[in-house]
Amino acid sequence: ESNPHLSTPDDQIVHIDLQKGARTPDFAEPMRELSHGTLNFLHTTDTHGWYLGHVNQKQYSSDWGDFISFAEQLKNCTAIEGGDLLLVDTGDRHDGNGLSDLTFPHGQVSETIFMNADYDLVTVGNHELYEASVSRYEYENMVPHYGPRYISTNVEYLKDDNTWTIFGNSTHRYFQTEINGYHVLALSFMFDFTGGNERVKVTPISEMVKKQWLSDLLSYYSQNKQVDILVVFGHLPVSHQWTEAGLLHHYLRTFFPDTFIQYFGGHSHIRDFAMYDNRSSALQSGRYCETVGFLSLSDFTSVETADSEVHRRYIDFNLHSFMHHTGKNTLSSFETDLGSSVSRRIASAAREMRLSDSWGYVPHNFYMSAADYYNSHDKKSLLRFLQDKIITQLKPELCELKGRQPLYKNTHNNSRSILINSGSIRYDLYKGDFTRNALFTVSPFSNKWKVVPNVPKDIAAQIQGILNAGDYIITGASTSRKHLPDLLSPYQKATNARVASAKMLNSHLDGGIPSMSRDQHVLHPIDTDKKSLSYGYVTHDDFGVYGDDTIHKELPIFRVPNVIASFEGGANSTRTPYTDLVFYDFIQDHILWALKVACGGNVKLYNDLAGNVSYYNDCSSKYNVGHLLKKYVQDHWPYK
Ligand SMILES: Nc1ccn([C@@H]2O[C@H](COP(=O)(O)O)[C@@H](O)[C@H]2O)c(=O)n1
Repeated sequence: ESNPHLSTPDDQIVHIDLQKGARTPDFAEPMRELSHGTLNFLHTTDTHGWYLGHVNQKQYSSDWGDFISFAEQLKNCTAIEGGDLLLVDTGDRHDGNGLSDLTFPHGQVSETIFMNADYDLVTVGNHELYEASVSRYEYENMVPHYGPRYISTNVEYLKDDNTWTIFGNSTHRYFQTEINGYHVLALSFMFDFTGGNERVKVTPISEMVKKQWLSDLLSYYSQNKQVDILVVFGHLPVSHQWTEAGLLHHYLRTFFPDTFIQYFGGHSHIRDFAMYDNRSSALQSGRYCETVGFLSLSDFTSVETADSEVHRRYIDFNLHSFMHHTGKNTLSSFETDLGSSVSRRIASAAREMRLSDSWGYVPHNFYMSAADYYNSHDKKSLLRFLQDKIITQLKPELCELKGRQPLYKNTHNNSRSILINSGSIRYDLYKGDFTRNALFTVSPFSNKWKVVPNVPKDIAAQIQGILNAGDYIITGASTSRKHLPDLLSPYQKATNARVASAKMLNSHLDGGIPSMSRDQHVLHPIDTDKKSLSYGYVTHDDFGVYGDDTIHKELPIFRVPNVIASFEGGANSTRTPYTDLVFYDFIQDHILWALKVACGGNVKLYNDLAGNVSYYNDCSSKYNVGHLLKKYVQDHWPYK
């Protein structure tokens, strides 16, 4: 059903509340409905500071103020039908957007925007743990703001008095819902994250299950208290492949054999839904304010009654979805006072940070995994574009080390190969204005550049191949590589796993899509013409393929390499037979490992090369991938 008051793209009523330059969603897009239960949840995760919305993508163009209005309105709708609505967030609230990353510490402004949302359960993600300044800000501001609603079961924080405390108000929350009085016991677990700063500590789930205090706590609640539902939320993927989730579920079932367990996850940035047994389900709600997850339950409190009813929806983050699901067809009836004041607050923060300043116009979309890096003719491959046109602009320069280290000079006319981990690339580059914000959305990391000079060409030519050769490289089968950081982001790993499983299924099923879902048994209510659909999420999960609220055409997906590498100057006969190997310092250990493999038994050669590593360019705020992109846009795609 389309919205009569908002059906034209130029409708001023809509424009006033979207952020500067934001595109109006398509109010005619076909939609699947929400089905309310007696206990309902809205879930966000991995927002990474995208509270401004995606201004040049109409599908995700709502801002955080619209989300707040949506949550308030939906709470009213579910209440009218006698249902509770709980709001849950599972962490990673900065790194990846100008709004969060232009302040010190990251999140100083964006967190105050996030905090307007009335969450019932909030926890910490790994991006709250990288920098000590960010962890302190989170612990001192977000934790007291949410009080008993901010919990963590396996993350700790080192206070100024040198004592460790839980990163949150408590290890758990026990409470009753407002309308139906359900007794909820909530716990929160993060994945086994080892890259935190000195003030934080994550105890892996494999260790948590041996802790006496946790087993005492669970025994106490299971034996002495009414627990209608266990809600386990945290920065941990819900996928069956993620072994920590299975271990945790197995452990919790020893205390609560029949209680319904509802999980909410995050970290791998995907939409996902899993059933671990017939009295549990798990929802993961994407990333970057593209998705709000909705989950409803009915008949879940007693094992004796008929099967519990579980329903999930992945809601696109735009006004069409938000207004449709709350039955509103004018903006004035949809927006709440709080929602619209938060939208205004975001607009003024964005103005102050000059986030919409722009340097040129991107002519078409570039995709990370929806285009094929391995096809040199695929002009839409972001990774190939970055490899061939962007990182090649790098020049040696010293900032912090200026005067303390000689600037690297290619005196012998060596060729050059530059490598970056594709995990450092976080988002597609969309057609439209290239704004200050895009500097952070494509690649937010302030990594520096290093060089191994004078690598024999035949050795240098092997490095990318070695690093891209197989998963063993990133999962660390050899003991010396166990604690190396991943070259791929968790999202890219999930993408590659999907590509691999699709290939496997295709080989078994002769190209057919498997019919494995419960959704297959539900008659699809909307007769859709594929040609008129827009591209977007078509999620495959344990319930099938009809979980997304908006009916989209699926974008293709392609395998993402661990590293991309430029190569300049190989053919010129005046050059030396040596290559300068330049790379992000984040992947130095990988590069040295690959170099060792390429040198084979020539230990002396490896030692000589590894002994010569130095900084090539330490000006991260001028020369990271985001800034190199800006330079390219200024030179090649300026406004006419
Ligand atoms: N300085 C950094 C830090 C991280 N990365 C990449 O991000 C991945 C971590 O993903 P999260 O979703 O947990 O943030 C990591 O594996 C690296 O690939 C980076 O490139 N530079």
